[in-house]
Amino acid sequence: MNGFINITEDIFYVGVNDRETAIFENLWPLDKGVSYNSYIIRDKKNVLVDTVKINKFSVFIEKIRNLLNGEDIDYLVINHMEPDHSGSIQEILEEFPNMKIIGNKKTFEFLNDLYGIQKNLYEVKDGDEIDLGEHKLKFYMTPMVHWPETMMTYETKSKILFTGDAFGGFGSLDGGIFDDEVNLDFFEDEIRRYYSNIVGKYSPMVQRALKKLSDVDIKIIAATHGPVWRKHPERIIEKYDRWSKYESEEGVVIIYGSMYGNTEKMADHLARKIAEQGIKNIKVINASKTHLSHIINEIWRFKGVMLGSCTYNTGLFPPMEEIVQWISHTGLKNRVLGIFGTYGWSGGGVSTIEKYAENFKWPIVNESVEAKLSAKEDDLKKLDELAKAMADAVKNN
Ligand SMILES: Cc1cc2nc3c(=O)[nH]c(=O)nc-3n(C[C@H](O)[C@H](O)[C@H](O)COP(=O)(O)O)c2cc1C
Repeated sequence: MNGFINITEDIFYVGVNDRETAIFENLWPLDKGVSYNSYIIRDKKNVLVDTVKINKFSVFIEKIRNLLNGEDIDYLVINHMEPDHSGSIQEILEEFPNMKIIGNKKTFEFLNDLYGIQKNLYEVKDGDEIDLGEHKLKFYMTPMVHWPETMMTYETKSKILFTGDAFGGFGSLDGGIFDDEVNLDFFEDEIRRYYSNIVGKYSPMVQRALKKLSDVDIKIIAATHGPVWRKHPERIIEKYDRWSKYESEEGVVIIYGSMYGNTEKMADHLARKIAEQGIKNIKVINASKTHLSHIINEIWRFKGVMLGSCTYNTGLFPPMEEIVQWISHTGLKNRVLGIFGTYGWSGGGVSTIEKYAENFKWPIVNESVEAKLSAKEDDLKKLDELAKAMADAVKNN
């Protein structure tokens, strides 16, 4: 995907793929890469919407040069200042020194803090409009989706909403860039992973932004990562609405930490018993081998969450500690919880999960099951009850 791509007759995709960076924000695995999306509107005034991470600048600028064929860029719109989008601003400014930078007050504060740029600024406020000739841009402030300066830009002729990171996801754009050209199952999963890992903590602000945009006639959603939604923009808006309302699918994710397999056996027993109750979506995840990023994605997806840990040095098995801390921090609501685990002498695994769970404020479906070293007949009976209670709780979703 080397050239620019038409979105409309005069609006173009000039984004790039990054298949080199292994972990996004030095935190989240990029198993299938990521795209940094950027767009150009050609009119009496040419506009560039967002830039790309600096490691891909040479590919980016080649596309822009090919498209503009010597013409200038008059405006750069910065919807979001995170360096995977703002990283090329200085270099773009060197190439187009007359360009004015459009952003809000907070954008310019960050622009100065990160790059020392103080000139050529064009400040916009909520609802402001700029005429480009045939096209008009309207700006919507959407603070804390997921940084304080985040805003969205609506182009009124083609009714495109440039949304910044909102509605974006992991995964490079391998040929297809539009929702009707790509495998949507893959991208929806990666968009949920992006949402739950990065944006989810700010769900109330996402809800506020969605309400603000509810009267806007949106034909195309163009985010800074992932596909451009031209066929069914309503589909991704609906998903975002559900995720940010903490809605879930019927299903259970069972996450366990186990050194010698006894806690794992309890997880498998629970999974079988839940399946016998007719629940089809069940995922059993080994916390030691699965990155937190993917675990968060499953927790955001399913109604039922079961956490199991062996006891390790009087407390939780370390990979489980990371998970319960994350749940405490994120504010995710409307889940139901089950707890299980093992111990050898004084215990500490199950009781530590229970302590964290006080912060989650999720209903606990039945009493925790804690087995001494390995689950025996009595423990298995208790696990059966726990499984039944969990299945019942997720069925009433
Ligand atoms: C390194 C290590 C530390 C442990 N620390 C404790 C502990 O502090 N308190 C306790 O009750 N059991 C402790 N245990 C016992 C385990 O919790 C117990 O063996 C449990 O059955 C392990 O479950 P698993 O087979 O799922 O790994 C420890 C075991 C190991 C190997």
